[in-house]
Amino acid sequence: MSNNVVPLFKEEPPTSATDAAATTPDAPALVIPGRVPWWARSRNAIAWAVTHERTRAVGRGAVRNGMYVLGGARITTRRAWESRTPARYERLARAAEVAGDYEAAMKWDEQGQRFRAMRHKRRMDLLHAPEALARGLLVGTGATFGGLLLLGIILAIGTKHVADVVAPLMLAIETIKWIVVIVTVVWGPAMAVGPLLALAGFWAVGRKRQAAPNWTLPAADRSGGDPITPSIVVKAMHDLGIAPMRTAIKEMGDAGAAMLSLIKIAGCGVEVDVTLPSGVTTTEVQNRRRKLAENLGRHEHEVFITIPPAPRTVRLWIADSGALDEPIGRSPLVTDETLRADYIKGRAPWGQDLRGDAALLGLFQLHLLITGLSNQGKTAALRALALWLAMDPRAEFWIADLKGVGDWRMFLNLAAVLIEGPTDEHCIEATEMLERGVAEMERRLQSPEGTDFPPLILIVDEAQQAFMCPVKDEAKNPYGGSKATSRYFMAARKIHNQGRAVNVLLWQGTQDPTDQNLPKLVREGAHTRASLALGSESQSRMALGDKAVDGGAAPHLLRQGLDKGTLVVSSAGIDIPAGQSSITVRTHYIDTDEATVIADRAKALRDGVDTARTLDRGEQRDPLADIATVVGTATRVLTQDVLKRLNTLDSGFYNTWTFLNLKRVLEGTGAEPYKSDGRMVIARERLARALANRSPEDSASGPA
Ligand SMILES: Nc1ncnc2c1ncn2[C@@H]1O[C@H](COP(=O)(O)OP(=O)(O)OP(=O)(O)O)[C@@H](O)[C@H]1O
Repeated sequence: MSNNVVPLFKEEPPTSATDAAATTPDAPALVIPGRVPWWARSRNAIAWAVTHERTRAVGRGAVRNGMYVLGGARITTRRAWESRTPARYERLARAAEVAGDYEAAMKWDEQGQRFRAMRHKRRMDLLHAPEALARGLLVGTGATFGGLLLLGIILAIGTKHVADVVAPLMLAIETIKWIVVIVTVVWGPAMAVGPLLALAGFWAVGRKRQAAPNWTLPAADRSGGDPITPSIVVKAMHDLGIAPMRTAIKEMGDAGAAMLSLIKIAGCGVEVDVTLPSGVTTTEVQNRRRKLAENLGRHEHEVFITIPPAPRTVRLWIADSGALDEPIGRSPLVTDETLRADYIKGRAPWGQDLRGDAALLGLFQLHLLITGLSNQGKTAALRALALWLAMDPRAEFWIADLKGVGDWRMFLNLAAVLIEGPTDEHCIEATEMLERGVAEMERRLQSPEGTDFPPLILIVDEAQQAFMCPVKDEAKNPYGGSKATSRYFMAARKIHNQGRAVNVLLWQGTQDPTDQNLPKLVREGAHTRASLALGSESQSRMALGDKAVDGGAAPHLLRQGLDKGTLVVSSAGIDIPAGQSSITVRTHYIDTDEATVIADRAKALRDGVDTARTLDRGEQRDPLADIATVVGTATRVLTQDVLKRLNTLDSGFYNTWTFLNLKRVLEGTGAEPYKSDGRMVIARERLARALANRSPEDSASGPA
């Protein structure tokens, strides 16, 4: 309340300091010192002073600098000790032995033996040293005295003064006298300053080797952005919590670095191979990725562990702190308007690998599968590849976008087919699109040898929709599912099995894989499998296969939402470093506007494509009449042959027909298939009767 307001009621004084604090915003000012006991105030003051950040920083600094001196003294003493004993060679031999490098162990052992032999010789020489020293002293003194006397005689002859004979001798004596005086003067201060200089030396050594506990370091140095040095890697491995590793590294001491290859700069991080001591498996290290990352002062996603060809070795790629969160450059498709593609020899500029090298994906005769959780960049990654290939005018696209919000709309007048939408009807169309792909594939397979086939790319984005489609056709065959009668599944399998050789290729994008929405046979039919962030290791296994995941591929460790556009790619089409089962690619993001501009460039390379927005099912067929046509003049025909002839008549319409379709169409007509000589047949005469008897509306029947 302000001072110029007169209160109309009597204000109750606060009953205690706590009440005062609770009722007024400036609580501390109202605490009356006299009311708080002195010991409580002292305790609070001490606690405040002790816990104050400045006090803690000073404390940390004191401990740190003290530890530098102690650590430096320990390091210097050990160095001095090791220079006089074979301890160093023994330690290196032990480290090599633990690392399983017996050749190096023998080499260090031999060097140790040689050191011992030399030291023995030096000691034996030392036994004769006093005699040699006395003799040397006698001879030296005599020679010096004689030399100075001779010099004096020559001087005296030259100056003709007899006194000059002893002049050099006297000069030498005088010099010695001055040296003694200087030493006497300097000795006192030197004795006082010497220990200080030694301490400063120890401190410098300790500081250089960071011989202080991590918690004493200034906050900036503790932030985890430290450069990766051999000792940091060895310590991180030591602290992994794997007992045989800890013991082995303890045995090795400083020589633990012998486990490491050279630490090489690799893109926005470093790469190092670690040869594990015997008794430690690569899987144990892989399973402790988070701990290893934290020991290295990094986040889990900044450390990648793969298995190189060398046995018992893990390859660590450690990102510079925060580097993976920096965006990568723009796609060459966006920046280079003259860029063209070549389906056979070219490779799509997809993004960058972790080393910062361009990640290029060849697409020649490869079926593709991209999976990932929702909204991680699956469509963008798939579309980027299609946009690149669109720069080869020979490529033909049939696209079913089963989300249908316009992500693929720029392919209008570029793709021959563009189905967009999420309904069952769209899934049915996508299935029929694939079946037509199968028909085209079969036509190509039967073409004369040497025929050149342009690439026909069938793209199904959100393919899980097609697998989950519950609708059945008239013959009761399901469109979705993974049975032998499931139409999408069977068409996808047929293309996977035989499409490659005639350039009929299936690219699928699917979300959140399960066995139901991405059947095993279909995921394994794709040559190139790539995955964005996933929810679990079992999903990673579905997306990329067991082999890739066992070899270190871990899309489930990518961060949902943060690692958008980052793919783990296994299998064919991309250069994967020898021995690795996968490669992590950060893709260039091409947004919808940029994609539209690129698609326009691709359209300009073609004569104009008329895109079918829905599948043209052609003329309405009359199956009963068609069956009568293919039976022709024969009295009866085997049902198998009827099916074959129907397929020849219109493969687009009849290629998926089975005996069930025939049975269903003929049911109730009086021309149903029957057994003759133990085999199912259809009779011409009965068909003719059925055709003659049917009502006029039935003759314009729709698809069976
Ligand atoms: N390479 C990339 N780099 C950075 N961000 C990206 C990248 N790719 C995609 N994104 C971001 O992720 C968002 C989703 O992309 P996209 O639609 O391709 O994902 P999706 O996995 O297909 O999603 P949905 O769940 O709809 O299938 C984009 O709007 C964009 O912001």
